[in-house]
Amino acid sequence: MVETRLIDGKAFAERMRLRLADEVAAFVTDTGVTPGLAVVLVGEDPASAVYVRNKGRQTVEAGMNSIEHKLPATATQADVLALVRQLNDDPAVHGILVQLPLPVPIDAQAVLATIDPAKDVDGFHVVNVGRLSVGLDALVPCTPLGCVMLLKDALGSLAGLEAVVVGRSNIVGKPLAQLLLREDCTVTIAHSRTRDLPDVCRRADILIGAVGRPEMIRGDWIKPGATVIDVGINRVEKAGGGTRLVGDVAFDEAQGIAGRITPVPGGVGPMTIACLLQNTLTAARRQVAAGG
Ligand SMILES: NC(=O)C1=CN([C@@H]2O[C@H](COP(=O)(O)OP(=O)(O)OC[C@H]3O[C@@H](n4cnc5c(N)ncnc54)[C@H](OP(=O)(O)O)[C@@H]3O)[C@@H](O)[C@H]2O)C=CC1
Ligand SMILES: Nc1nc(=O)c2c([nH]1)NC[C@@H]1CN(c3ccc(C(=O)N[C@@H](CCC(=O)O)C(=O)O)cc3)C=[N+]21
Repeated sequence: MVETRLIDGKAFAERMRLRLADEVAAFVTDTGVTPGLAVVLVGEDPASAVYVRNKGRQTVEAGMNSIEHKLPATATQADVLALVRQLNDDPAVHGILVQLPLPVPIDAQAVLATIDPAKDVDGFHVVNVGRLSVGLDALVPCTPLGCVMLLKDALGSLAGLEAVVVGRSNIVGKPLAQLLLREDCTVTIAHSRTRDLPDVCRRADILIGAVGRPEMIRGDWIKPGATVIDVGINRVEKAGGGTRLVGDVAFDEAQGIAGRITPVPGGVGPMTIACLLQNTLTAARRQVAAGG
């Protein structure tokens, strides 16, 4: 039996936001500019609703301006592109985040391609994706960045460790694999067509669930002592009625096997928002330095 320790993402993110608030205050004093983050929400997506609510409050608490644009689910692609262009041209807006997923008729890649890369605090524009992949300074996607911060805090150097990322989305799995590679991990990306997924997971010193399937990763898929990062946020029915959030990892089964594990909620989710605020300050600094 291994003693499983909790990785407290909520507490880590709180410390990060306090430090950021000091940095924002100093930036405002130095430059007279208050960083502004614009969020565009099209239609209603439950995961996005939670995120937008938490984010707006924490942006203001960190001393930055939060600008929310809500468009109805019936908004056209032209409506969304026009709004993004307006935000690109607005000097009070330093960061732009378009909540994903977008309603089906809207081409998300076309929307992301329209965001000014300098304001792309999600790091989803191909310019930032490319810069990350070749090792240049980039705005890095928030959830992967948060995961790597937690890992480095828990483990120190990640060099030489076997990392298995389950999930290959553009917003989590792929950029996380890039960041782990940059930390000198040996990286495997698994997905829905991976053969013998439990066996692949058992190789991992660092196992990451980024799938969106409640508790899919079972206790006996985890190598004893491994560090487990659970990105999944899944709302499931509670026995006595109502709903609760669970991750992609069977948390109870992981106890006594994993060396360390992030809980859901209170793990990666709060780190995503803290990293978004950090990216907004970084973007504002660069825009002011560039005379924008
Ligand atoms: N904590 C946070 O801050 C955030 C949490 N999330 C959560 O993370 C989860 C993943 O999100 P996201 O990356 O956007 O999801 P996507 O649906 O875009 O991607 C899911 C990935 O999981 C893979 N997958 C699906 N089923 C299986 C399976 N049975 N076995 C192996 N792999 C499988 C898919 O494979 P394939 O490509 O082959 O289809 C795909 O690559 C969700 O629960 C989401 O809510 C997301 C963003 C931020
Ligand atoms: N352009 C874009 N960028 C994103 O980063 C993005 C997105 N779209 N669409 C939706 C997903 C989902 N996501 C979450 C982030 C934080 C929490 C979060 O704060 N979770 C807390 C609280 C959860 C709760 O209490 O309900 C926790 O896990 O502890 C949740 C979900 C970002 N996403």
